[in-house]
Amino acid sequence: MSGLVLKSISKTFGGTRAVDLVNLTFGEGQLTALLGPSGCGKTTLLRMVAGLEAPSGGVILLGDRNITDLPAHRRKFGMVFQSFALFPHLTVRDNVAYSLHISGVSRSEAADRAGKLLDLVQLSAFGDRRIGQLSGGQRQRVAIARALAQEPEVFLLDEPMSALDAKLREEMQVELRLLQQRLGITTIVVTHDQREAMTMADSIVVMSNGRVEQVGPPQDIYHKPENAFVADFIGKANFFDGVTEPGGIRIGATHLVADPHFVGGSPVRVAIRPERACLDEEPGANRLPAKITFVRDLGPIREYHLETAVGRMVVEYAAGEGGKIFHVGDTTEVRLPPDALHIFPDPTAHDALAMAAE
Ligand SMILES: Nc1ncnc2c1ncn2[C@@H]1O[C@H](COP(=O)(O)OP(=O)(O)OP(=O)(O)O)[C@@H](O)[C@H]1O
Repeated sequence: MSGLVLKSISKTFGGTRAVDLVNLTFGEGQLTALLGPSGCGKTTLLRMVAGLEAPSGGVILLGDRNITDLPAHRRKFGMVFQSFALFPHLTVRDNVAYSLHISGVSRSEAADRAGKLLDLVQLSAFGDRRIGQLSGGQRQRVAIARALAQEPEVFLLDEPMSALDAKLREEMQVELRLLQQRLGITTIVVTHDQREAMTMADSIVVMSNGRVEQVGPPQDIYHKPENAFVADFIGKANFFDGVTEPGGIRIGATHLVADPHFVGGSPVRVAIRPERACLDEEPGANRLPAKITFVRDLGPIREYHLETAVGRMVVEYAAGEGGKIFHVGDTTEVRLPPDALHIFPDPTAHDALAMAAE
């Protein structure tokens, strides 16, 4: 096998276009996260990869094999669902061995392989327990071991952490990632949790409205968002609407020095991450008067809410950094370094122009 490729994959339910002409390559041995808001088509895409849903159009290739019409049970893909879907009346060991029995593996070999898988997910001491006697994290590990029992070519997980509490979820994200790396298995994880995607993935696919908005390593998705949707969905950002002009952007009466790469007079949306805006004394372009309206101390992060001539914004500092401490009502200056400004064509202005042209 070498990688899994989707070519122009679509899915329509009645009048709803759930997945719209998606082209993607899932690298061999890589973990890819499908990330996006509720209803964007992540689960439908995963179900088509699994063979549980037939595409309305397009092709799915595994290496050089066309598997578009191959039924799910012949794909040799392992799946873990949100609910884990374990058999409550069976022991942990029998849950893992079950799929081996039904695929014709002898009882003793199935028990042997189940034992090794329970070792792998650190549950050897729990083999004789029933599912009802396990914690959420332990159940998830059983579901993972069971999915891996068939030695799948591709491992698919749909919101695998959503039944776990926040602390356990973070631990399991790290464990799952380490296990996936150890096994080197091509893996796709559906999630709506960006921290989960950033913790585990080699590559993140950001989706909205059935389409792919951006694909890339987590750091690129965060630091080099390709459009306003990605900048908004991943991490936090301050947004301002403006118009390009020589040397930068005009926002209301304020000129910001920037390199917008668009012709003059184009409506644009400007984004800056809260940690890239500075409340400091350093000289530089784009210093604007600012008034502190709210301060939030979140422990590791201190957050200042400001009013400025270009609009309201939030600035963040890691605890212990950022020099001077400000309070509500203080006036100061905020600096927006030109290289920290992300500039996108304004999507709403685009829609308005398109409507005007119709
Ligand atoms: N069997 C179905 N019949 C009709 N519409 C469906 C069906 N399955 C999904 N849809 C619709 O397709 C769109 C995409 O749904 P999907 O479950 O793939 O989204 P999602 O990104 O996984 O959402 P969530 O994070 O809420 O699970 C939604 O508008 C949904 O209502």
